[in-house]
Formats: sequence, structure tokens, C-alpha cells
Amino acid sequence: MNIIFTKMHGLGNDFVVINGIDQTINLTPEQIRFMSDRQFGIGFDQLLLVEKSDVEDTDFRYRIFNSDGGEVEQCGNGARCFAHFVRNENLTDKKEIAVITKNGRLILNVEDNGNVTVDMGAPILEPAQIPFIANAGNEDKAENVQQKSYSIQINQQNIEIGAVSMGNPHAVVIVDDTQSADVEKLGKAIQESSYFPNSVNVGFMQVIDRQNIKLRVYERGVGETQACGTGACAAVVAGIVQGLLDSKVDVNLLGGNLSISWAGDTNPVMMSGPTATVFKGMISL
Ligand SMILES: N[C@H](CCC[C@H](N)C(=O)O)C(=O)O
Repeated sequence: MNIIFTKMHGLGNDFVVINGIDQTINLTPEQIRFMSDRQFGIGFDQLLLVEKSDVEDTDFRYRIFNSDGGEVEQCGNGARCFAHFVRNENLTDKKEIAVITKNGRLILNVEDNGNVTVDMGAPILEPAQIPFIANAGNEDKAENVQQKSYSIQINQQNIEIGAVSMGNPHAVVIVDDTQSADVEKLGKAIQESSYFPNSVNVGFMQVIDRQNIKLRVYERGVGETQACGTGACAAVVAGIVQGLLDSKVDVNLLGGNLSISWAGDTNPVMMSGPTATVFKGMISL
């Protein structure tokens, strides 16, 4: 099977994007893992598969697979790249695009300045819906009630986290300095803990001031990435809930900056940022 793909990234969070409308694509997790291999395959953090939508009021469906082959609910940087991809492929000439993902409907706006603004929907803070089990392993602790932050036990250490879903699960750890944070060790330990039954993306947030944060993210199914769109949304939400941030925040990630805003409650989180198209290719599987 020959597959034509486009290599793209959002602030260095890189993707293979495949037009599943003009090509018939059925990939196994093993094939996705092979394609994601940076030595033996193409190399990517996520694979994005664009399909026809079967849902009213949506223009496309797009499916998201982590480099480990697992399908996931949401990808913020991927949503921006998807919007530019469908226009570059002449699949649409719209500048406001409605797309359905595993988590639901997103509205994407392609801006004249080259950025894409995404309505990422309202964050989910109810632990059971993240899912996050706040009293995992400590049944005499109060049952799983929503709090501004949670103290969890990791490797005999007390770690304070925010817990947020943007359709996919996020834990947010506040650190003094993102550069010295042991992202891989603590990120893996939180992912493998019994607190997050579906695993979790772990963000390490340094608050610079009420409108600026630094963020590194150890992603579920990938490891540390150069940027994470849903992670940036989750970090800003966690910071606002904890009274540390205003409603509009610049998020400085390893690969560059995203603009995130959230007016609280059931309002949507808005994300705006750039994308890049690197090359087009074909792989034979
Ligand atoms: N690793 C994530 C999916 C990709 C998210 C990220 N690349 C983004 O830009 O939001 C998860 O397993 O939920």
C-alpha cells in the first residue's frame, strides 16, 4: 500500500497528516508505530488522518494517533495543522472549518496572519470525567471531589497538581524552573500511577507573571514534545483555577509561543498559534 502524506508541525510538535478522503487508509497500531520511528520510519509525534464527516454541521472528521499507535481524543497543535492541510489540499476553501474528533466538534478559524484560532471547547474539571482518581490508594481520603488542586503521592513524595481534561487528560505540576524540572522521571511516574486510569499528559508550568508562563509537556503516548496545544490550554486553566493567572496568557513552550484565553466556567478555551508544512512524501507499507 502506497500512502501519500504531508509532514507538518505546530511549534515543533510534529505530525504526519494523511488525506483519507482521496486515499483509502486502514492502518494498524504496528504500522503507525513503524511510521513514527525516527530512524526506521518517517518520524512524528502524532499521525492525523483526515476523513469525510458523517456528522451534521461538520466539514470533516480527523482522527489522532500517538506515536505509540494509540488513538486519542484531542490534539491542539494538530487541529491547527489540520485546518491548513485541508485548505492546502483544496478539500475546502472555507476559513471557518468545523471538524469532528473523537472528543467532539471543534471550530477552527484560519487567520490572515497565518495563525489558526481554535475553539477548544470548555475544560472538564470534574475528576471522574478527566478521568482522575484523587483518592487512589487512599480510600479513607474524601471521595473523588473537585478541588482547585490535588496532593498526590508519587515515589514517596507529595506532589501538588492541577487536573484538567481538554477532551484528553492533563496533570499540571507547578515548578520554579521548567529548565531544571525532571520532566521524564516525574512525567512517567505520574502517567504510570493509579491516579490516571487512562494515563495522562503531564505539564510542568513555571508562572512568570499573571499573563506569561513557561511550559514543558511530557505527553501520553509520546514522551516530551516541543509543544502541546491541549497541554497549554490545560496549564492556563489550572493556573486560572488556582488564582495565579489572568484570562489571557502567553504560553512559552520549547518550540515557541501559543496564545491561550479562557473566561472561566463553561466558556471555551481559545488557542491561537502558527503551523508549518515541511514536506510531502510517500511511504510504502
Ligand atoms: N499526547 C496527547 C495527544 C496529542 C496532544 C498534543 N500534541 C496537542 O497538541 O494537544 C494525548 O495522548 O492525549
